[in-house]
Amino acid sequence: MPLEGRHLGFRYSGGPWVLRNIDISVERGEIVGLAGPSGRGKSTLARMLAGYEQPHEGTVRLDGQALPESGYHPVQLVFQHPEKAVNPRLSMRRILNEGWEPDRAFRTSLGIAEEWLSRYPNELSGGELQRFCVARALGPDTRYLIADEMTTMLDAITQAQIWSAVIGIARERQLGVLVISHERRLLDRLCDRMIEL
Ligand SMILES: Nc1ncnc2c1ncn2[C@@H]1O[C@H](COP(=O)(O)OP(=O)(O)OP(=O)(O)O)[C@@H](O)[C@H]1O
Repeated sequence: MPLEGRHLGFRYSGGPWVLRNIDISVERGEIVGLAGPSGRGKSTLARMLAGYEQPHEGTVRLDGQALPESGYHPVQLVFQHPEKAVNPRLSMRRILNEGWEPDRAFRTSLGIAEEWLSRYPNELSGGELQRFCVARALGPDTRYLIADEMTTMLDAITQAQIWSAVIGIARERQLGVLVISHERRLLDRLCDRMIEL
């Protein structure tokens, strides 16, 4: 059963409609690209699908049910700015273990060095920090990953390393992945199909 948005509409605090009558569906095990011009509403759609925003029209369903309001969220969103997604006062070990406890092999697969665990977010580069955010999002109860410009600020080698690990995990666990990017080549390389917004 898919992650599905039907007839979605959204506006920011009384402003114009940002999205209207949007239908989108991602199946388990599918890697789907979402492209569209800047400002079209891709991030807004991503936040609705992950339960961060409530649609003003339409519904989001996971396996035919409303998204859960508490507990571990089966739809995880990783966005472009890892520094905005972590508590600066927590060590990286605590941040990593917020939702689940990835073992050493899992950490290594995402290129997380053991000595980074005792550091704080401001003691890591953006790319190093993003590896933690990706690992944190891939707990055993994750069913869908929404990657909103997840590797945009990273160099090509780091980007390839992270995506290779994520796609491997997604294929193994039959996760659905929605990849939002302005980089056509990345989308063409990763995705089973494309949606244009
Ligand atoms: N918090 C907000 N308050 C008001 N308007 C917003 C807010 N966030 C986004 N918008 C507006 O909503 C529209 C869609 O923004 P969104 O970030 O979803 O687009 P996007 O397709 O992801 O853009 P980009 O490709 O540039 O990241 C834009 O016109 C933006 O200005």
